[in-house]
Amino acid sequence: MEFAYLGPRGTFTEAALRRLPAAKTATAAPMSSIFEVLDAVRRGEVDAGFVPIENSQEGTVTITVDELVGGDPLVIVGEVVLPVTFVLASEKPVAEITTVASMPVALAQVRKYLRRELPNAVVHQALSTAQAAQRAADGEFDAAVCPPFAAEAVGLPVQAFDIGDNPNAATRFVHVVRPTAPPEPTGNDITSLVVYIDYDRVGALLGVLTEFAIRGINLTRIESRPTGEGLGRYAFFLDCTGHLADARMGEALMGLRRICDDVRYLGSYPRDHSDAPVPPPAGLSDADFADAAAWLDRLRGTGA
Ligand SMILES: O=C(O)C(=O)Cc1ccccc1
Repeated sequence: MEFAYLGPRGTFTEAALRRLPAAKTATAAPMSSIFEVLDAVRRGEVDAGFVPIENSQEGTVTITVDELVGGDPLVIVGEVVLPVTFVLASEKPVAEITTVASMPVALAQVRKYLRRELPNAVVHQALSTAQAAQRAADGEFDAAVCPPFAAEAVGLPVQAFDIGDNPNAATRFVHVVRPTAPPEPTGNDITSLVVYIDYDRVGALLGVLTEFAIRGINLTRIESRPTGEGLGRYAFFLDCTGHLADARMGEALMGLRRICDDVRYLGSYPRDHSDAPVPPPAGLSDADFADAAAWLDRLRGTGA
């Protein structure tokens, strides 16, 4: 089993991949961008890919979501949530730094630090934090914003530790593969979907949300992404609790299929979250659904 991941060595993605049970015995191939990781999976060059999708400070990693929303279908079969801390790595003391580089997702999480400590530094974008560290070590930039282990990997001294604006910052990473059946339900799963609705129909989005609400399915994330067809043309990326194999999820998906222009299933996978699932509201538990189905069978004379 070979995993492509956002490299080079020393990225947060690599650290998160080490926590993914499915990657325990896998070989890991670093790629230089998220796009290359997903492309390698699509082309069958590797079995699986591992990329960041969302962080607690800035929200969506748009390249990942846009690749999943469009392009040849891929599905998510696993996730890892990793707490992240950033350092400023440089040969120079902070007062002498005039250029600093990192991945946009990382730069967004140290905005206050950069404004306060390096207000005049020119900020450059890199494809990953570890790539920024490598380029800083090569002398292309004075400094990199990166994980402590990326600085260590390229031998750059750390000038400031814990420079993130939010001490509770965490990033979510996903394990993606070419379309396949989902892993078995665990009782604490997420299902990801993209729905395409009629932009000009009043209440179209409410209709989507209703399909979940009436079945006691909790949404953990909803994100609109442009379809590229023009202003105001958006698809909705949804994460909801539950598994494709659950009766209520099946019914919600059938409901969406009936009312949406298109629905793209992006996978059901175990949630990497220590909290127990949100309990369903009164009348919407599994037992309530089973009781209602049995009642209907009795009415129809088809039940026991
Ligand atoms: O560039 C990295 O190290 C990554 O793995 C992407 C990333 C960047 C910032 C926070 C979390 C993940």
